[in-house]
Amino acid sequence: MLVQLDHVKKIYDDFALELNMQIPENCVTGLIGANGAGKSTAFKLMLGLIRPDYGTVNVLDRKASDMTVMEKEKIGTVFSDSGFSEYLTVQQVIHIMKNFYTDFNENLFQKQCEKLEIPLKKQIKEFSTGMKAKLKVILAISHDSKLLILDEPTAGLDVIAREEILNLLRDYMDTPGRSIVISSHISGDLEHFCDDVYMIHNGKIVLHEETDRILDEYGFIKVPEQEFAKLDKEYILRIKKENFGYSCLTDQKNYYLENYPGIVIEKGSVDEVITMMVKGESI
Ligand SMILES: Nc1ncnc2c1ncn2[C@@H]1O[C@H](COP(=O)(O)OP(=O)(O)OP(=O)(O)O)[C@@H](O)[C@H]1O
Repeated sequence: MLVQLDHVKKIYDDFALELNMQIPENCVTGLIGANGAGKSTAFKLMLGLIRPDYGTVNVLDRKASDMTVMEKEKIGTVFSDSGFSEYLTVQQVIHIMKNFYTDFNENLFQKQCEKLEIPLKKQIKEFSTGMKAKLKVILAISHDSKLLILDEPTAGLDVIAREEILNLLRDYMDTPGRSIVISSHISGDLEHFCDDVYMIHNGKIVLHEETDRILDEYGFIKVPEQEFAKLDKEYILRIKKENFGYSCLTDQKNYYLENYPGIVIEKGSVDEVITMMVKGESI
């Protein structure tokens, strides 16, 4: 496992984060949650910037809080409040990166900047939001890291800039053995990018599932009230009262299709599944 959080608990005055997470090699993991859900806190734990009150956080086979500077070079990061002084040009940033990272690949970095039209001689403060976001990701992937920890790298971007960033990340994943943990408060952003999704709500994981399973096996059963009464509730995760009766989220769509001929089951997006997990009623 590249990242392993075992029974982790981090407690602040009015907030507690509880996490069990495993991130294997060759895997893109999405961390999805609303503002304040605990995503940045989870990332700070993984980087050893804060310590858990309970449990253990291991990253690249080391206790996160014990990682040396050399070991941290194997992790590429993007945080909303991180980055270089905006008075620098990219050319000056290259100079700093070369001094800071033993494995900084200047050639790859310059190629990516060229491809995404990031000017080398302009001060970063003159960049658009999209250009700054792209620069941060290019920097994170240009020092031969094994793991990327990306906190909302696509926040506030238009569709084209978002796709450009996801394409950079897809190229990064072409090298075997690497993994990405990426957060967003918009699950649709990551739906076709992540292999695995953790949904965090108020500091707790409310859903952990492979994206393919969500798309293939989760569904919304739509039934009138009389049929709802007769429905086997074994594989129903959440329900919601609707005008027509009930909408029921299942993670075993085929069970209901086989046992209830003619039943209406609609496919849900990752977004809809997550909304139902948070807002729907448990049985
Ligand atoms: N150092 C701290 N001291 C006290 N409370 C904190 C601290 N850091 C984070 N919190 C609290 O932890 C909660 C989760 O914050 P966190 O930044 O992890 O959420 P998030 O999911 O990343 O949200 P956002 O999308 O807004 O960045 C919030 O209620 C926040 O106030």
